[in-house]
Amino acid sequence: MEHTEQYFQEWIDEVHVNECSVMNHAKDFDKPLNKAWKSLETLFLLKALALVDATTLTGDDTITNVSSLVNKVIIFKYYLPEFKCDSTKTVRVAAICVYPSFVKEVHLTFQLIDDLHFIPIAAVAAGFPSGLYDIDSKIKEISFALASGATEIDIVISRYLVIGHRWRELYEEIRTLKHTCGKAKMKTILSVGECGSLENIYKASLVAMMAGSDYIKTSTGQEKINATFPFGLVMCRAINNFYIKTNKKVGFKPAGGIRTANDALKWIRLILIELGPDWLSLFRIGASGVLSIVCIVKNYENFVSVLSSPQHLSHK
Ligand SMILES: O=C[C@H](O)COP(=O)(O)O
Repeated sequence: MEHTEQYFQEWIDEVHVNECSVMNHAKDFDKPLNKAWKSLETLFLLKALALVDATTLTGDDTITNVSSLVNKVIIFKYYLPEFKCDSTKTVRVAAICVYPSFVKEVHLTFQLIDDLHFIPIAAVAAGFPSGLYDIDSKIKEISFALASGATEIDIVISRYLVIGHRWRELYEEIRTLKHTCGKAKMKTILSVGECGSLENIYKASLVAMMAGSDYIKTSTGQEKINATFPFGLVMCRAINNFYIKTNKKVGFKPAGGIRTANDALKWIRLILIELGPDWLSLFRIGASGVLSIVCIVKNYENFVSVLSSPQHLSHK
């Protein structure tokens, strides 16, 4: 961290983003997947499913719909091993992501089921989705989520610090929250649709990484603009820059509006091109509700027969 302290301002000051160039380059990532991808789609689709943080984060969440999400995670665990491509391997989502109030319930359910107790439980915190709460409140919220059984925390930042270029204060805020998270993985949501410019997004990404974030995440899913390829490209470039400077690999989580298999695979393609295959172990896809995950699977022919067989329909 001393390294970061020494170079903090220098690293921020040297950032210059050419918006036109980013917008042009980002178009490439929205292009249809080519034949090489099609031939590997089953493999990548299974990978995509295993990268999803299955999420429900709406104001009308109840124990019932959170339990329903948990049950869908269980279903995936039990029918995916039946895929002909590998009859023994279990494929599960990367984590389940809920509001702090529901962590205890999910934790208790997972404890009762042998194969599920190792699935990470992520809680959004720090005043999700606006981030407009004082630091003491944010600390309490994280502590409550951890005490309830959360093993990962998705914090949101105070966007006014980014818009006002108050980088040092942003750093201190994230550092404090990282300290509160202890050993739990911390994903820092930048809410990029509210950061004002691509340059701000790059700088906020750097600050979040300098402050110790394990992942940087695009959005809460509740901003007007959420995960887009220009935002993703800038964040990946910042991650790569940070790696070159510090030798530390920070993860990336696009979230917000990712609904289909194609969406998920295009984000995987961006990671492979911009950061390389090693980064897939540090990559998550935030998708709300199980419907998004079902869409990811359902969009592909190979999977439709599995999903539409009567024994699987009875689970839905
Ligand atoms: O953290 C994940 C986001 O809430 C997911 O956004 P979404 O609801 O658009 O899938």
